[in-house]
Amino acid sequence: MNKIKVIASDEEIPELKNHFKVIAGPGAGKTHWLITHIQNVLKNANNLTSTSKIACITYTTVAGEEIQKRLGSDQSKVEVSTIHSFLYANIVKPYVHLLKDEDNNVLVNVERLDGHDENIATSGKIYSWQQAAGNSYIKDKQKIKECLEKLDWKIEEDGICLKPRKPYLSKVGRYSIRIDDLILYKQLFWKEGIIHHEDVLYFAYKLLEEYPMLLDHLSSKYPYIFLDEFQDTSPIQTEIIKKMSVTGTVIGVIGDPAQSIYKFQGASHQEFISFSLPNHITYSIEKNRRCGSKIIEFLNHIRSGDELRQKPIAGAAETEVHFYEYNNNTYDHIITFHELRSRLGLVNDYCILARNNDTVRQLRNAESMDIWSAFDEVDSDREKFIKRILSACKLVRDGRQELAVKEIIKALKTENGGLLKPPFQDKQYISLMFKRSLAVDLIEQIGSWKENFFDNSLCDLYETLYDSLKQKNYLLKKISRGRIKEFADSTSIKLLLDNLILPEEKLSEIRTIHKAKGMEFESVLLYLSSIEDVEKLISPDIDSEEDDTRILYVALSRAKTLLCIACPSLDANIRAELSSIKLIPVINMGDH
Ligand SMILES: Nc1ncnc2c1ncn2[C@@H]1O[C@H](COP(=O)(O)OP(=O)(O)OP(=O)(O)O)[C@@H](O)[C@H]1O
Repeated sequence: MNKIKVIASDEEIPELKNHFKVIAGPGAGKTHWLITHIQNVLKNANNLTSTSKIACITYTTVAGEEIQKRLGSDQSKVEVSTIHSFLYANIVKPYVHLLKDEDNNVLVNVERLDGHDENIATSGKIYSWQQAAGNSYIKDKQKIKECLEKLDWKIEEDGICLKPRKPYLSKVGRYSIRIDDLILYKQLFWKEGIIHHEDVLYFAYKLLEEYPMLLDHLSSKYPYIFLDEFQDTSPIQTEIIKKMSVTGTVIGVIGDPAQSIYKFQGASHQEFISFSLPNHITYSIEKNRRCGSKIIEFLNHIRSGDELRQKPIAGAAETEVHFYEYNNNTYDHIITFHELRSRLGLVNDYCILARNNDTVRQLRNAESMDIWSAFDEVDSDREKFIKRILSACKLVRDGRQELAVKEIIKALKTENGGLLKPPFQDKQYISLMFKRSLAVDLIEQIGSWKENFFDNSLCDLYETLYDSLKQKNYLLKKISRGRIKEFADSTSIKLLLDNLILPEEKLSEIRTIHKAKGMEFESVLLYLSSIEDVEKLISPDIDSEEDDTRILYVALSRAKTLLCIACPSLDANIRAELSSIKLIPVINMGDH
């Protein structure tokens, strides 16, 4: 094995002609390094001509746009795209007409070819395919659909072939779908000029195999190709990249094997570990610029068994990693998390992460059954009024004054004749113009609320608003007794504010781990729905063939300052084990 050179995330590497592999953990600043390296090549390489470019391959279009933006004026010499777009534009679109079927017919209807698209197995497509395959005796269309919509190209010993994503998908009742018939399904689309995302890789691979001179053309156009997030690359992509290296392109890959989480799409973390080219140099970046030092210590425990040991940067936050157990009420744990954030004075962005879509849905539902629903049940008019006021407060904090004014205008609800609705007292008229000026005054006041004001109760907030409105000759109904009084006394403004989700934030705060890849948040709550996942934190296997530990690792490494783990009920042994890996139990406010 070749030696690994440690580099810094803003360091230029001098060996421009060597293939390289950069191994860097979460928060290492991989994108930053990649941009520095591209600029370095643009400045110093002598084999870039007026007709050649650097290819920079990113995993998502969004990541590509970010790199393009940061490259600024250099972007005209760099082709930033996903591997699919790169291969489509350079190989598939211009040359796919060269590929023929067994009867020497063109494989794809190029006149109608326009980008790549999903292959939806409509009943018409299933019918045509069954006719072509001669298997109309298979009646369960739903099962057939499931199989046809989950087909992958795989590299096997005897070449590239089309297979169902999971072997069981080809079993339909007592029948089996013949693997050789699957291509007939693809051909139905190709005849219409529709090629699937994954077909792009297949066609590119086939074309480069059958017409090797295309590789020379590709390499002279792109003397350098750099691939970000290479841990999630599929074997076909790796093969294509290796082919390009033979014809002279310098290949640079960057990624983190411990964050390889796309096995279901054919990626394998082993692929990145064993990726090697003649005379390639391996670098590693050890710093983690994102996470606090205790989080990094915990992350290093999770990736023990792997060579990379991350180091914090000077001045990194030192917040402990926390855990707590939730009962059946999923909302309770969200409250515990927010209470912890507020105890630690963390007011910036947060994210709640779960393994799968079902859990995310369950958590989102729980969140809508939150403190606001309880408020609504007790007093719906006041709930609507306060929600608008606090939404305006959030908007003011985000510097979106004009939207905040609009929220307040909505809080001052009137009937047709201009009479204010509850919680205002009856028979008070307000003109449209005055509504706006009152809203502007209130916004000014809201903007002056200090952080400690939010520790007060809802009752105090209501009183404050009562007084300000009274000065303008508008009267709210007083809160004096009953359930609303009890609720308003016992609920903090902070709790309401923390649980207030503006419409545009709604989907963003609770998400699957896969959707949080590459992102970072001040606070992260990882919601574990099984004891097995808790056990994976205690005895992690980062090198496992399955992605489970790595998926948890990706979630844990999104946190900058606060990392918190919500677990199902644990027994004393597991609790002790969590303590032994330095996880700190959260003591509920109510338990003090
Ligand atoms: N050279 C640098 N100087 C200062 N800050 C940096 C530098 N490189 C990265 N950062 C900051 O460090 C943080 C982590 O960087 P980034 O998100 O690029 O990490 P990453 O390696 O892509 O991590 P991940 O694998 O988790 O996606 C970001 O907040 C980024 O702005």
